[in-house]
Amino acid sequence: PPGPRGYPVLGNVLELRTDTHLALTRLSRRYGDVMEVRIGTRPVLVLSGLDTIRQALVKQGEDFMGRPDLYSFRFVTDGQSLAFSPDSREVWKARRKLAQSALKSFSIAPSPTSSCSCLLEEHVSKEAEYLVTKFLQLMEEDKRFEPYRYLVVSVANVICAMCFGKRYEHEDQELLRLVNSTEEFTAVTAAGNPADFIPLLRYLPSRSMKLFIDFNRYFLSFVQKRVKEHYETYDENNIRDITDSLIEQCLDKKLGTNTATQIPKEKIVNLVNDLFGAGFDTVTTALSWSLMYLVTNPNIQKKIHEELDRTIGTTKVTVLNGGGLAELLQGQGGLEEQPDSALRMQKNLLSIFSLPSTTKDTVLNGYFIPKDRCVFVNQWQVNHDEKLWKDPETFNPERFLSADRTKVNKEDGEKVLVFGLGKRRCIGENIARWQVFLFLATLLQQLEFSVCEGGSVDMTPLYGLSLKHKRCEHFQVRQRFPTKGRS
Ligand code: HEM
Repeated sequence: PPGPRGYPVLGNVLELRTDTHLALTRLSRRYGDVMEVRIGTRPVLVLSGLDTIRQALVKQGEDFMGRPDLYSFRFVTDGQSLAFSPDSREVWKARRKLAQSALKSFSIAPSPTSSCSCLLEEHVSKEAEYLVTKFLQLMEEDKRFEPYRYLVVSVANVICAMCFGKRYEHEDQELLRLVNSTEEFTAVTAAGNPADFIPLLRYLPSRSMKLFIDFNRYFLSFVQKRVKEHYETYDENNIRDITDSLIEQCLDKKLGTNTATQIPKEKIVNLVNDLFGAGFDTVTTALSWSLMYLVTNPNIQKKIHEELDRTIGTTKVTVLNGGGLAELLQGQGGLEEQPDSALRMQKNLLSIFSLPSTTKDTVLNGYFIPKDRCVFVNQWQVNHDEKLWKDPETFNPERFLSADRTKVNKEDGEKVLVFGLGKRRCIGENIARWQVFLFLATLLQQLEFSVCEGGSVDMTPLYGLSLKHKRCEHFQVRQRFPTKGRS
């Protein structure tokens, strides 16, 4: 494939060093949807354009279902991660299936409380109500607040409840240390981290790499502790959460006699680590961006309030009520399709690349691609492609609605790339969608968000595995109606 000439040892690293997604988008305009760059001495295939990406990840999915063996990935879950390890064969397949089924059971299972229709709804409702109370309390005390630090604990609590059957206090130091250092993780695992491609850099002292390794160790030890507690209290007649369900699978050897697909005891912790790790930073980032968009676009917030008032009113937000909302949520294709949530406003500020590798020699759009080629799939480019989107930079949630505003424009939703595509597509997609919907709908039903006088909001995305924003200390809320008496 064509691509820019680079320097002998550095390759194209200098031009890709910052805001890699933007640099690659610019280059793809010149070299096309299938392009090759070099980072250090390593060639990297860069895919852009929705059709080309669909061709590779869906139509030729088997060829593009690997993961590159990157240096930084070796430190995630002790190199045994479902998401980051280079394995794409039987063991990965069996574990992915297991993780998917455990996630599903502990989100759609009926809730023991009659007021919620499923476990996920119960966990999110509890946390969202907590946030409403907390934000109002912060307003009384300080007249302003920074929402991210509360959102992240609440979202982490949802996945903790599913994985460990446990909710943490918002002041819990162990959890706070974990959720507040994810920046180190996303910075190093971002596409184009030079230490992944230039071996010499691994031997030079690097503060970010050290923080990254420490973070992964701490994360794993946090999960290990919970898994150990579960083994000690495990009761086959009372499967409490995802960890128990994975222990059950492991003890029963339900996966058959093929040893490749059996899950050894010590690997349970890796699977839980993956689900827990993937499950809170992404969703928090989505929610947090949504609030940023809402305060900078009060007219859109007003429309969402009106829609919520018309459809849900003051009744409790659930996965079933919502009148037209729930109906519209069925069969959605992209996050933005949730007409009631602010998510449709974002065009992939969340995950900018997916990072597969080729599993065999293959041909894409007429170009030969060898086995084990590291691939950057530029999701950001698709979500900002002028050929696909009118005014791609404009924040316009209504672009995802049909002309009469009663239905979701499914075709446009399917053009959004957020969760990857094909064999490696995110396994938490449905859970993430529902979480974001339930959190936002509950918050917006009761609160109006704004920025305090003289306060500012910096929407500049910070490059990493997902694009984050600088935290904003100037949030305010106003209660829309008293919660007492809500049916
Ligand atoms: C808004 C939230 C989320 C976003 C934007 C997101 C995005 C992604 C992306 C882009 C991938 C890589 C796909 C590829 O390589 O083609 C991925 C993989 C993955 N996600 Fe998510 N995700 C989200 C939430 C979640 C949640 C809630 C969970 C689980 C609780 C989860 C679990 C995973 C796992 C385990 C993988 C690895 C799959 C594999 O390699 O086989 N994600 N996600």
